[in-house]
Amino acid sequence: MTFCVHDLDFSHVPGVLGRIVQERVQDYRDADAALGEARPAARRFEAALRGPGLSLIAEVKRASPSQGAIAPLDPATAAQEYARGGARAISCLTEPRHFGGSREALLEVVQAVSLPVIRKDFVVHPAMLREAADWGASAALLMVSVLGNATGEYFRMAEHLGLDALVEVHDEAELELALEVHPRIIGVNNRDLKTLSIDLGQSPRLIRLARERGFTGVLVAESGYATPRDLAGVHDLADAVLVGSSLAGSGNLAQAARDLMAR
Ligand SMILES: O=P(O)(O)OC[C@@H](O)[C@@H](O)c1c[nH]c2ccccc12
Repeated sequence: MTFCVHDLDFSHVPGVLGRIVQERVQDYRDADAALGEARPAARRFEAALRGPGLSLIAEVKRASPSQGAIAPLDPATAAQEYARGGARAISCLTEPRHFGGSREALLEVVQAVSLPVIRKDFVVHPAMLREAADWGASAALLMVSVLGNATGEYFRMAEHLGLDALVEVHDEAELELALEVHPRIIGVNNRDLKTLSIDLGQSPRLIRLARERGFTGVLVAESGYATPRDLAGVHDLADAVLVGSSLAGSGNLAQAARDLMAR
């Protein structure tokens, strides 16, 4: 099987997101795009999000463009704390400049917990997916705001590697594009990555729309959740919620995870 999307032009991506994407394009400019043999799909990440109730994906996030330094987390310890606090999956940033992530962080998290782990990065090259699989991640993030019409090709590459893909959207147009790909998991990001502003109404709205369009896969509400009240709009609607900053900066990750998910 051949995939040939590795020389995409990402210069259209605006704002903060666009800058980060350009950096990642440079980082992987000379990387090998070959994926190798097909690998079997374990679907562990997807299975972990299927309930019962609202599943928590807790994120190992040391910094972000909107907040700067969040906390100097030890990735392995943080992941174990999240697991103790009831998280069903771990998200680990690997973007180094703005989110304090690394390959090492992902490897340590995969070693430290038995939960499935998603590689959280700005995927702009097939090698980033091959790495995710090689490093032991169960899933990778695919952003429609970055990949546009190439989202389908990247989704098929993730499948080839046995990875679950979290296909992320932020508005109606991106959701329509995502639905054409027929992914198994769609995430709605409440944060507009061009301006970094949060609107907690975005996830409930687009999740309802996805269901109306007949999407039967897993739906994830992402970003900006800090209190149980913030989750009122997505309980009984989303399958899972992705939370980083509020947990990572709490000082007691297990307790913060339990408190947040309490109804
Ligand atoms: O820290 P928060 O607001 O809880 O958000 C977590 C997660 O949703 C966020 O880190 C995120 C969602 N999509 C992304 C894409 C790239 C980088 C980061 C993200």
